[in-house]
Amino acid sequence: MTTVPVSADAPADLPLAVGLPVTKGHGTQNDFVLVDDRDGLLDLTAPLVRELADRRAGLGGDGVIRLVASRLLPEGSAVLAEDPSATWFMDYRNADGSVAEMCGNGVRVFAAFAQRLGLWDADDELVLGTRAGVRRVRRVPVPAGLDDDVWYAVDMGRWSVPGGDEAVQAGFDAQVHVPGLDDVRPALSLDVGNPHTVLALAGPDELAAADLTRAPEVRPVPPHGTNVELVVPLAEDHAADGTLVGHVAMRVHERGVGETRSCGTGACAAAMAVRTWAGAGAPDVWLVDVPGGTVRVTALPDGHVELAGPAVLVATATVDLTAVAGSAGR
Ligand SMILES: N[C@@H](CCC[C@H](N)C(=O)O)C(=O)O
Repeated sequence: MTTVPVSADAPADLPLAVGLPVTKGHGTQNDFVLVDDRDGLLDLTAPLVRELADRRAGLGGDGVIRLVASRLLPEGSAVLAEDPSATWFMDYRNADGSVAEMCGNGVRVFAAFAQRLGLWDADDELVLGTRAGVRRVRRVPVPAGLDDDVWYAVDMGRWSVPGGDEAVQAGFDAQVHVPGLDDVRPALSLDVGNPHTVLALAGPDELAAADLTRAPEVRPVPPHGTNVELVVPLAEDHAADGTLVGHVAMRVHERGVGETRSCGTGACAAAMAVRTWAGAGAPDVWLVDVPGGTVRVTALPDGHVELAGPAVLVATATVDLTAVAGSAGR
């Protein structure tokens, strides 16, 4: 990571500004500020994250992603023990400055960033570290009918229902009140490396009526907070090769952010919840429509879940750290 003076040619009576080179990217409009800190020199404090992510006083994003060598982080040692080829680590922070274990859309955007930096040859698999463990990314064809330029598929690891068989049998283990909707609704908790609570709504009108400017109230209160996904099952279809493909629409309220236009781990949780509710014979492959686009979720035979979707890098910039300092939340 290098910081550069951004006003070297400014008049001498102006204070020297220090610039942080960043890249802005998104995956189905879940957007991030990305920082190349491969040598681990940046002190990415919670206030700095909030300043970078601030949409008015900063650059703006749902989160900040720092690319750093795994060997330089305590969390990186566990990852390197799991797979020594996980050279690079995705240090993910929510817009409020909190640390999150995992970000599914972020992993794809991280891959595009690593490729741009010359750290990954997209003909190979990218093996990277995250706080939820090692993740593997490969480039895959863009599905017919979508106009994205590139898609990546990520093995998101093992998904689980922390409530176990009892929760799976009942179909729920939590109650959620969503502002804008009348009743308290049953919901299912899932872990996809980070925590999720998924509830099904009656249809598109209810999905539109939900007020996600405020956090849904989840009971029992999840000890580490939760992301909340509202889903509406849509009609199943068959892919060209005959595979049965499930389909859901989803909105999400993210822990540490608020409503976002997409959440990759949330899409995995939503698809696996609906698949659980549907029982035997349910599809393994799901399309998840979010406000920012469409991603594909596949239940893999080994209990892992795969997330596929686009990643776009939209800008490179230099953030003036002296200008954003103390600005977030003003
Ligand atoms: N948008 C991400 C999830 C980011 C972390 C989440 N807000 C949390 O705190 O768990 C995704 O695409 O998965």
